[in-house]
Parts: sequence; C-alpha cells; structure tokens
Amino acid sequence: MSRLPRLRSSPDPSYLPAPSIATTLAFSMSMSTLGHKRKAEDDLDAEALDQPRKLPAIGNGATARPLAASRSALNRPTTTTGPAAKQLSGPQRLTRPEPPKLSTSVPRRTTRATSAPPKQLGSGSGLQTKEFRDLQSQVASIETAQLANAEKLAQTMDAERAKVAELEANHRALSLELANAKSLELDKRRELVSASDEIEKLRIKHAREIMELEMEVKSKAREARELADELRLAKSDLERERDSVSNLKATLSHQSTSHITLNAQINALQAQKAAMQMQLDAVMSTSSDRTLELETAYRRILDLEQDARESEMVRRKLHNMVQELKGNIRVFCRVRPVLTSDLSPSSSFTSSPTPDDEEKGREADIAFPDKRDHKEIVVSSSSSSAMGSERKEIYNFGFDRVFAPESTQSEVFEEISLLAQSCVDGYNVCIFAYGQTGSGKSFTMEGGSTEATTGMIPRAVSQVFKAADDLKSKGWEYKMDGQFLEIYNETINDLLGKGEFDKKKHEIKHDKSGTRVTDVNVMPLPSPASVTSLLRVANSRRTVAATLMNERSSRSHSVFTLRISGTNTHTGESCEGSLNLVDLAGSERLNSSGAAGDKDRLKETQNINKSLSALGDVIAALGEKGEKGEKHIPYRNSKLTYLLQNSLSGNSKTLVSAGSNYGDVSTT
Ligand SMILES: Nc1ncnc2c1ncn2[C@@H]1O[C@H](COP(=O)(O)OP(=O)(O)OP(=O)(O)O)[C@@H](O)[C@H]1O
Repeated sequence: MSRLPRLRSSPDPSYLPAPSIATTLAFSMSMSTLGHKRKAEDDLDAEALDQPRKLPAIGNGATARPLAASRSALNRPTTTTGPAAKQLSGPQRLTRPEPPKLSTSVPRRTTRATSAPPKQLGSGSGLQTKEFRDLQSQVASIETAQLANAEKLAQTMDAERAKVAELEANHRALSLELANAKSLELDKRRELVSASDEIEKLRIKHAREIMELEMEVKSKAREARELADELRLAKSDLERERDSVSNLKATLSHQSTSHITLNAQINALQAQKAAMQMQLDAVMSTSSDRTLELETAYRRILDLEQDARESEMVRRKLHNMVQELKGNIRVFCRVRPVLTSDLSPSSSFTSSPTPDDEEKGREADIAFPDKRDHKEIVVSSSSSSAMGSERKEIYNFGFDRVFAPESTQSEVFEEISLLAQSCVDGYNVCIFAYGQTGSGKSFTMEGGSTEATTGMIPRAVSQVFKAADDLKSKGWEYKMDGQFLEIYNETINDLLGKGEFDKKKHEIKHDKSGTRVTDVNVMPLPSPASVTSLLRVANSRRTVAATLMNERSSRSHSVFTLRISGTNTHTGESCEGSLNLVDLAGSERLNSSGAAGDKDRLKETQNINKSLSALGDVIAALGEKGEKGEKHIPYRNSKLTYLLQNSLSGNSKTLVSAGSNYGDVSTT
C-alpha cells in the first residue's frame, strides 16, 4: 500500500510564512542581516527539496506557505529583462546596504552655521579661528562627503527602489504563484478529501477484506483440520494398505512359488495330455467299432427288456401257480414261548392249569414231531379217571406250517413274503392273526420295538414297496394307499379318523372298482416310513376299555388294508391288488373271559365268536368251493367277512396264523 503524506494539524516548522509586502520591504532593508542567513536558507531549501513533499495542514490558513514554492517561483524562468531579470535568472544576489548617509539637510544646517558662526569663535583667538577653519574644512569635506554620500545614497535609493520595484514584481509574481499555489492547494485538498474518502472506502473494504480473509483463514483452518484428520485416516489407511501390500507380497511370493510348481505340473500334465491325446486318438479310432457294438448291445437290451417283460408275465403266472399249489387258503400255527408272566399263579401255562383244564382234570403238552416240513403239532393231555387211573389223550393237528416257540419273526415272514409279491402282481391277500388273548397275535402282526421283532405288517409293507421298486425297471409304477379299520361289536370305526368311536356309521360298498367303506380316511403311502406313522396314529386311537383279560383292542378286529395300483408305462398293463392284515379279536371262551356275568362283556364275546365262526364258515366254504366248484359263500354273516369279501374270493390268497400258548393249544 502506498504511503500517503500524513495530514498535520499544526504548521510544520519547515514551512515558512509567505512574505507580505511590508515584510518584503523590511526584508530588503535588512539584507545585511539576512546575508549570512541566506546560505542557511539555501541549505534548508535544498534540504527541503530533498525531503518528501509534505502537504500543508487543512485549515491552516492561507498564510501558511511552503518556502519551496517561493523558491521555485524565484527559480522559474522568465522573460523579464533588465537588472531584475538578471537577478531573477540566477539566485538573487543580496548585497549589504551601505550605512545610511546623512541627509542633505545636514549641509543646509552647516551652511547656516557658516553664515552665523558660534559666538565663542568670534570672540576668540587665532587658534580658535584655525580650529574653526579646520572645522569648516572638515565640515566642507564632510559636506562634500555628504554630497558624495547623498549622491551615493540617491543612487543607492534608486537601486533600492529598483530593488523594491523588482521585489514588488517578485511579490506580484509570488502572489500570483501563491494564488496558483492556493488553487493548487485547493485542488490538492479536494484530491486529499477524495483521497481520504477513497482511503475510508479502502479502509472499509480493507476491513471487509480482512474479515473475509479472517473467515477464509478460519475456514482454511477448519479445512486444514479436516485435511489433517483425513491425512490421519489416510495414514492409517496407508498403514493398513502397507500391511495388506506386505501380506499380498508374501502371498504373491507364495503364489509365485505355487505358480512355478503349477507350471511344472502344467508341463507334466501337458506331456500327460499329449500322451492321453495319443491314447484318445487310438480310442477314437476304435470308437466307431465300439459305437457299432453299442448299437448292437442297445438292440440286444431292447430285446432283453421285451424278454424280461414277457418273463415277468410268466413269473407272475408261475408265482401265482406256486401260491395256488401252496393253497390259496393257508393256515399256520404259531406257538408263542412261555413268558415269565405265564409262570404266575393266574397263568394258563401247564404248570398252572387253566380253569378248563382243572375242570377236565387234565394237563396239556405240545410236541412238534415234523422236523422236516413243520406241518404237524401234537397236543397231549393227561387226566385221572374217577377210579384214580391216569388217562392220556393225544391230538394230532396238521397245518400248512407250524412255528415252534423258538421261531423268529423273520422265519414267519418268509412264508408270508411271497404273498406280498402276489399283492404287487395284482392279487388280493388276507393275513389273519387268530388266537386267544395273549396268544401273540399283535406280536406276530405288529411286532416289538427291535428290528428282530418287527412284525408282519411293517415287513409286508416294506416287501411290497421293495417289490414295486424292483418292477420299476420293467416299466411298472405303483401307487399305495392305506386305511385302518376296527370292527367292534359289529360296528366299523375308522382308526385314522378323528370322531368318537361307535358313533359314526360306516357302510361297506362293493363295486367294480373294489371294496369301499364310506367316510373313512384313506391315506396315500409314498414310503414304508409313512406306513409306520399311519400305524402309530391308529394305535393311539384305539380305545382302552379294559376287560378281565385285556383291553378293547383285544376285543375288536383291526383291519389294515394296503391298496396297490400299478401301471406299466411300456406295455400299458395295469393291476390292482390289496394286502389285508387282520388282527382278530381274542377267541376266548365265555367263562374264561370273565364275561359270563357281565352283560356288555357277554355281548362283546358273542359278537366276537359270531364273527370268528362266520370267518371260519367263509374260509371253510371257500375251501370246499375249491374242491367241489360252485358253492354259496356266507360273506354277509359278519361285518368282517363282508368287508373282506373281495379279498377272500377268487384268486385271493388267505393266510391264517393261529397263535397259541401252551395252555390254549386245545382251543386253537
Ligand atoms: N413269539 C413270541 N415271542 C416272544 N414273545 C411273544 C411272542 N408272541 C407273543 N409274545 C408276548 O406275549 C404277550 C402277549 O402277546 P400279544 O399281546 O401279541 O397277544 P395278543 O394275542 O395279541 O393279545 P390281544 O388279543 O390282547 O391283543 C406279549 O407280551 C408279547 O410280547
């Protein structure tokens, strides 16, 4: 910023007042005193010229005038001629004025003294005259000198007047210059005022700029802080990046090693590939032969599949023939082992005779003499006569198969498994578990909790699923559905339903599509596991109504029916079979069941016996029909036989597993 001259409120000592005319005259008159000062002023002026020019203080009056202006006026070139011009052309020469001479009036006074000499001289001696003359001569010389001086003075006066005139001219010039200077000063003052305004504006602007700059500085400081934070973050990022770079470098070096290893492996593999390519070429060269062979084999497979389908049909026929030869109705006898519970005083084991045995006064024993075919069972009983002699009776029973107490579930199932295959082949199969309460019917049908004791129902179901799966390769696809019914007092209950027992009326319908029971749940069974869950549901539904010997489950027939429908996608054949697994109600006698004195139990037992004898009649009639041809089969005599009509008639297979314990063999 440019430095402007400072305004002054008081006159600066370096400024001299402008000389007035009077002072100029006085100045001229006292030149001698100024002579020695002139040098100093010149020096001062020279010094002032060297100094930076200063402006007079505003309001100091027009009298204040810088000497420099006067000097410059004096130094200004002029066209004036004459002595003044000569003086003005250079620095003015100031001369010491002569001392003032005596005025001309003095000689006039002297002349008057000559004409009238002092009275003292007139009365004196010659000496005094001489002195007087001397004095006169002196006066004369003085007067001469005075005259000379007066002339000189006149000349001087003229000179001074000329000087005065010159000074007056100077004065006028200076006044003019002063006026010019004043107007210049006014201009300057105006300039100064405008400059002051401008300065003020600049100050305000400057202050605003300072403020803006301060704000900018603050924002810059904030930015700097933010940048510092960012820098810190960037540094930490950089550190992390450095770490990761070092890790990457380590990984890279590791990868480089791996790369080298891989390159080596690639080279080895390429060599291997080349070798394999050669092998491939060799193989390709023989592939056409192989393709031909494959086509031949494919045709052969098609032929074999056709053969297999035909064989399957043959197998079905043969299988059925075998089953028929074995007998469409078969009866097994299974004697369960003695249990610890049988050894209790109330047990029916031989060591503790049943009321019937005691009634007859005899003990029963069982033997299995047919060790090869297992078809015979011998029951012997001994009794004492009234005379005290012992009488022994022996009964021989023949069955399609006898299972001794030590027989396992899998051995029993071996005889049944072929019937499961018959179901898949489109035949109806009925397997009955018959016997007294506790003779092992449920054990045989449902089994125990271990794999070894798994019963016939789960095994048969698994077998059916397996057989269906095996036939898939021959184009057969099967669909399975299941239902579980209970017949109690000649009333049908749905064990898969939700309603109360004995309330809902279910009717049995026979039509072309098969047997159907109204309002019962038929569940799709996609896997053996779904059958297991179905059995669990059914068991949880079975009502517990205790009798003297067992529960309601023992006093009702339960019928599990698995319906199998299959279609052959290759041949378009279809078949429908069913597997009925029936756990019959206990076949105990009225007096042994304890039902004789109980009206409800009596009705229960009568219904059980009626339905069991109806089943016996139907089976017997079916057997006779096979031998003699047409015969009426009394299916309608019980709900059970009517329900199973389709599964007992025609080419159906029926198996009765008669369960027994030692004490009850005679009843079986
Ligand atoms: N072959 C066997 N091996 C071992 N235990 C058996 C056998 N048969 C039956 N049992 C056992 O005998 C008892 C009675 O069997 P189970 O309940 O099967 O008779 P049930 O004839 O079905 O009786 P209910 O008519 O009351 O149902 C059960 O504890 C069962 O485990």
